[in-house]
Amino acid sequence: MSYLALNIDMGKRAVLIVGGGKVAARKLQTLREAGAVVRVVAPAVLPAIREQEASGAVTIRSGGYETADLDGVTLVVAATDDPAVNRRVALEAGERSILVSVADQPEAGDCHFPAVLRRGGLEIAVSTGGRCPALAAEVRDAIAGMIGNDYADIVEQLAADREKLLTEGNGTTYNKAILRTKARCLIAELSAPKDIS
Ligand SMILES: C[C@@]1(CC(=O)O)c2cc3[nH]c(cc4nc(cc5[nH]c(cc(n2)[C@H]1CCC(=O)O)[C@@](C)(CC(=O)O)[C@@H]5CCC(=O)O)C(CC(=O)O)=C4CCC(=O)O)c(CCC(=O)O)c3CC(=O)O
Ligand SMILES: NC(=O)C1=CN([C@@H]2O[C@H](COP(=O)(O)OP(=O)(O)OC[C@H]3O[C@@H](n4cnc5c(N)ncnc54)[C@H](O)[C@@H]3O)[C@@H](O)[C@H]2O)C=CC1
Repeated sequence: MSYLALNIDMGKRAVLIVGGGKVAARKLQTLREAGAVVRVVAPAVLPAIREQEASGAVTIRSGGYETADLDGVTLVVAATDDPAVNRRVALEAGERSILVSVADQPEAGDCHFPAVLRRGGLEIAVSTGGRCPALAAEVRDAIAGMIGNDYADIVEQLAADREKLLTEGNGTTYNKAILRTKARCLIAELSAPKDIS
């Protein structure tokens, strides 16, 4: 079985993070970048998390996980250092059809976080399906050396071209040929040796 790679608009959706340590802080960062409204519940929370309460996009409840913390959430991340608590979160989320990602027992959950590279509107997500997250991060970093910031400009340029083509009402076959060719040329230009004379 392979996982579904799907980009979800999390804007305004409620997400619960159970735990307030290093892993929770990393997932919080990712979720906030995606616009999610995040609740954190933990007896002890790192300052890096606490500081974000002022933004209004993060609320924190100090204390141990309770079932009612799941009320109204779309996704829950179980990231405590207590495997029994993480298992309970996974079980109770599953019973309520809430998506759950479990930091220490990925197989107990139903989704996980890839390593992500962004260049403006371009996003590259790398996953090993939980087999070796360190490899996912290394592959992402290797790709970062090949895909520079110029790609952000390419996205903007091609998006503008595409908008024009769509407005003109050209057919999909025509648009595909134009845009694929132009994308290929712009990529080739980036990798062509620069004339420095
Ligand atoms: C299944 C998954 C669930 C999830 O968390 O979503 C998961 C699970 C686990 N990670 C563990 C450990 C480490 N995780 C990292 C790093 C990252 N982990 C991420 C994702 C995922 N980690 C999901 C699968 C993604 C995939 O496979 O593609 C990344 C890509 C994205 C992110 O976290 O946002 C992020 C890159 C950070 C970046 O951007 O640089 C490193 C390396 C490092 O920190 O440099 C280590 C130490 C080395 C090692 O152990 O491999 C452990 C063992 C814990 C223990 O030892 O107790 C488990 C539990 C288990 O495997 O059972
Ligand atoms: N998925 C991933 O990317 C990674 C996962 N891990 C695993 O993630 C887990 C957490 O790691 P760290 O953040 O480094 O741990 P940590 O020790 O920094 O933080 C643990 C947090 O869990 C909280 N907690 C404990 N009991 C709780 C309860 N009943 N309810 C709510 N919160 C509770 C603590 O107060 C603390 O904030 C560990 O099991 C670790 O093995 C570790 C590295 C990477």
